[in-house]
Amino acid sequence: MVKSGAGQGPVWALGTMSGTSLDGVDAALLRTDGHEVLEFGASAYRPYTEAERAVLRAALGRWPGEPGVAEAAEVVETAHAELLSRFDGADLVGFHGQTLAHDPRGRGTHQAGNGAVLAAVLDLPVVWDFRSSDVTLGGQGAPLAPFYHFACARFIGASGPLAFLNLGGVGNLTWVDPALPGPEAPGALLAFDTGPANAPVNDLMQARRGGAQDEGGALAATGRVDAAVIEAFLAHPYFFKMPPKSLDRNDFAGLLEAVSSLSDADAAATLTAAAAAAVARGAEHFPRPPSQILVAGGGRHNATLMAMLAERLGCPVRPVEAVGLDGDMLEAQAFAFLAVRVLRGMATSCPATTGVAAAVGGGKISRPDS
Ligand SMILES: Nc1ncnc2c1ncn2[C@@H]1O[C@H](COP(=O)(O)OP(=O)(O)OP(=O)(O)O)[C@@H](O)[C@H]1O
Ligand SMILES: CC(=O)N[C@H]1[C@@H]2OC[C@@H](O2)[C@@H](O)[C@@H]1O[C@H](C)C(=O)O
Repeated sequence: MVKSGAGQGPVWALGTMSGTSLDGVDAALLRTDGHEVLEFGASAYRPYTEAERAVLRAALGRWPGEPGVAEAAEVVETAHAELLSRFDGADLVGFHGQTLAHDPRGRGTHQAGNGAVLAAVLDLPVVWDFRSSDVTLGGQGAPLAPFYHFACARFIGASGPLAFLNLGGVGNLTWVDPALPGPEAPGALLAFDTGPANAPVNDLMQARRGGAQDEGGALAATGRVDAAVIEAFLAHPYFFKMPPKSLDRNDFAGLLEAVSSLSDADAAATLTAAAAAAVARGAEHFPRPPSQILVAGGGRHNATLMAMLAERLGCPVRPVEAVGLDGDMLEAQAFAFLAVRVLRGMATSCPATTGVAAAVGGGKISRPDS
């Protein structure tokens, strides 16, 4: 039966992402056989309400069973059920959930939301909990988009190395050589979180201006970067770890404190420069220079951040739209792609993407009737 998605041919997978910036849920349909990107389908976004966001914020950093976590999971499940029930034609769902805590070498990784609940509501197989088995096998459990980036590099017809940069709350970079036979081939990928991206600027705007973000990077554009803050930031031990490596949203919580004596504009400029500096530091790990860096995630709308990146990186830095991809939906599509791979017993991460001991397929599968 096509609905199980368990054959080998192409299926329509509906992927979701509820990212670290807690703004809302993205969902996108993708037609794939788990190897290739074949066609993009409809996509949609459902913002969290202020009340929902408050519930999620209150549960950040918490683990299953701790106060507020059940409420957060219910918010996540309700928002996803509402959004996903608007779609027709999906054969399966890839449900990322909302990361509340991430401590791969400690307590593990925690994405709120139960896929079994969604499977029953949507009457579809749901693949979820993508990160846990990678962590159990010694990996970082993140980033997981790199296997999809490999497929995207092939889809856009790239023949040599390029990189994908996601600028969400946290930033992550994937260096790809699409000439190699597949994502697990040694040398095909190198991926890691770069550092904080938009989260500190958002937190600053919220604290000082009562706004959610620095629209277009307008405030940062009028400020002066404090070089001493950037230097101290780059001394953080994270930048001396070899990749693969991953971050929790709050791992750089002290950064906001470091700009507390600066004016609003100088603080915004400095935090934006920190995000760019973290990416540039990350790019030093690239095995070979990429022909271009393609940027997805909300940070690509921040002109000041994009200009700072272009200045620091020695190659063109362009939004993924420049090659016909959708920078708002790339992560949701990634979890559609990974869901098909999980259902078919294919790997979703490998030593070069998460540091896992060997290529591994993560994810639980919940079926509507189980
Ligand atoms: N027009 C804009 N101007 C400035 N910044 C923007 C703009 N649009 C989005 N952003 C930034 O991008 C963020 C959202 O990015 P995105 O949706 O990619 O994050 P996420 O998926 O939640 O995070 P992650 O990828 O870390 O899980 C916003 O919180 C904001 O900081
Ligand atoms: C633990 C977790 O949820 N990490 C997210 C987060 O948001 C960006 C960055 O940090 C990345 O590591 C990851 O998400 C993307 C989608 C990934 O796994 O590729």
